[in-house]
Amino acid sequence: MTSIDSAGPVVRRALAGAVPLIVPVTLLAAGVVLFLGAAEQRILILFMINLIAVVATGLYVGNSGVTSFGHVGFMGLGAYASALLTLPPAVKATMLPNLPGWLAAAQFGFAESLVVAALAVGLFALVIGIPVARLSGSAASITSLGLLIIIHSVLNGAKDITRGSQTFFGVERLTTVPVLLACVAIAILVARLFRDSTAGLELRASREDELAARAMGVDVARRRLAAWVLSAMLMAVAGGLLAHVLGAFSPKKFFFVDTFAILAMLIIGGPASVSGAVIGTFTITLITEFARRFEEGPVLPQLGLPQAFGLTQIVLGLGILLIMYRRPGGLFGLAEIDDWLFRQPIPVATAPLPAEAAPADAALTADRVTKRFAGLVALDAVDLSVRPGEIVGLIGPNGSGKTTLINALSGVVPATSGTVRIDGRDIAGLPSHRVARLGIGRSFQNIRLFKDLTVLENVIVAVTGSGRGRAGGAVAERAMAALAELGVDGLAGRRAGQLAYGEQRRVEIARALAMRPRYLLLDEPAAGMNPAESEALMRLLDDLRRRTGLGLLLVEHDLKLVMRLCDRVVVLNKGQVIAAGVPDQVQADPAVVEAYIGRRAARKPAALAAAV
Ligand SMILES: Nc1ncnc2c1ncn2[C@@H]1O[C@H](COP(=O)(O)OP(=O)(O)OP(=O)(O)O)[C@@H](O)[C@H]1O
Repeated sequence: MTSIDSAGPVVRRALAGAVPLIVPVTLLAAGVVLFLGAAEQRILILFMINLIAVVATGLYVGNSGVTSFGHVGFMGLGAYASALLTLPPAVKATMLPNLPGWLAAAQFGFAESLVVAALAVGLFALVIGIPVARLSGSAASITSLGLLIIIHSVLNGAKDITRGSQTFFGVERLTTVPVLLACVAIAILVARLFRDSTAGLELRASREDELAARAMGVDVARRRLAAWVLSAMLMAVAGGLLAHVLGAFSPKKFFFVDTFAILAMLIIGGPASVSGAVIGTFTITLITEFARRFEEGPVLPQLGLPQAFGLTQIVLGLGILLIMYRRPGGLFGLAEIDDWLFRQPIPVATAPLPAEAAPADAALTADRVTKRFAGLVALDAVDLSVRPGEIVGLIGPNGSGKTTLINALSGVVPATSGTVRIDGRDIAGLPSHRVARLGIGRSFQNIRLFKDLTVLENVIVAVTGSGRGRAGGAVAERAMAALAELGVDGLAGRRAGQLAYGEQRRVEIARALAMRPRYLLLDEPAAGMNPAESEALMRLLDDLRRRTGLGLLLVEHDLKLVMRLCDRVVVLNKGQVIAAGVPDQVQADPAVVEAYIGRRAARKPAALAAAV
């Protein structure tokens, strides 16, 4: 997950977040074991198993933003696998006479059975996860629901192995409180390590904005797959532990009711937070037990009320409703307990961004690039080139195709025909994260920061996504250098969504710069800035390209700025290049004047000059 030079800070951060969660759970367990009876101990055991399952589900759901209905299926597979592995061969011979020979003869210790179950389920999740990880949003959620139903059907259908819908029994009750505590600690630590690792941060960025994460070089599908497999493995462990508590179970134990319960615990706590998973599980367990006792206990008859069947579910439902009404993001929201307990250190930029030598023939080129959206030709055989150290202005009236060209150059939309080359490499067929890694940084017309991440985290994603480093100390310093370049390093600890518009624009440019791209494509970077701010930004970009040899493609509506700053200007109109050349030449071109000001004004040659 992390390279050696950067593992230290990630492990430290994960420990700072995990230990304050593990300690209270341990104290709670010790208190129940020492001072309460068997009934409370059973509640404690089920609470801890649920806790592992909720933390495991949150590892995928919280980081990726994709709600999975399939994770309880992994739990079921883990339960059957671990139970089959610990059952003595003699019992298996009578209970499951048609079991395959190797499985009939296998007998493992409890801990080994959990490890083998986790590995087997992990492998299964890997195979299933390869297509699932390419999906996002509701498509991924519905697929996971299908997976739950398939696993349920297979468990019911594989009678020779699972006894089908009949109860699978005879499983020794080996799950103890100390074993559970160890597993809870491992689950919380793994979840925090993943969250704080490069993969976790990049996945959280994609949860906020998948397109922008890809533009930073993040391989979203790969990151999702890692979370999916890891969480499936932890679910298998939870299933194995549950099997050895219950002793007897059937496939219906691992279906909709438990899926709902686990998702409810996760959502109540705050799905994007490991601390939230712990608090959510605790809260729901508490509400459920309180309501159950109220329902079954002496209170209702004393009030002259009959026992209300289903009161527990009603109270639980109302409790969830109330919490969601008061705190829609869950009790913890996006926060982690260590955000409150410890101040996160903000590193200092140690050195400015270094310059990189470009090959002599380096260039970003579009060669007769055409883009059609159904019947609409947004780009029509467009030619354009940007060389290192050069600023090229891309102008044109609204709807002329400027953003579409930036999207085609950065691989966000594939060209219908024509060729885009980055330093000679044809990008046809490459996904946008691979194009980004070839040296293309970009900003967006509608700012696309990862709003719920901090400014520093936004920029770290660009450093790691583009392959310039992995999460940890040195990367944070590199990110700070990019922020300092734009004068926004003072905002590093703030959430990006809380910043003023102009600040967000600067952070977005810093984020693109942190990729150390060879070419930077800026789509109206000064929009929303006042004249002084936009002037300062342009001076900064000019200085940057001189110092670092960066090639800049600048889409900007302020023609005065464009004409003053750019070495060359390309003018688009209705998807076609109508003029290209040095600013003076373009400014005097009648076709440009006509496109901007209209046919009548075009008869007056000085019209555009007056306009700028
Ligand atoms: N994803 C899409 N699907 C369909 N049509 C699109 C899509 N993206 C852009 N277009 C169309 O392509 C044309 C060019 O749009 P584009 O956004 O590239 O223009 P622009 O020059 O950037 O405009 P503006 O200056 O207003 O940002 C427009 O007619 C637009 O409606």
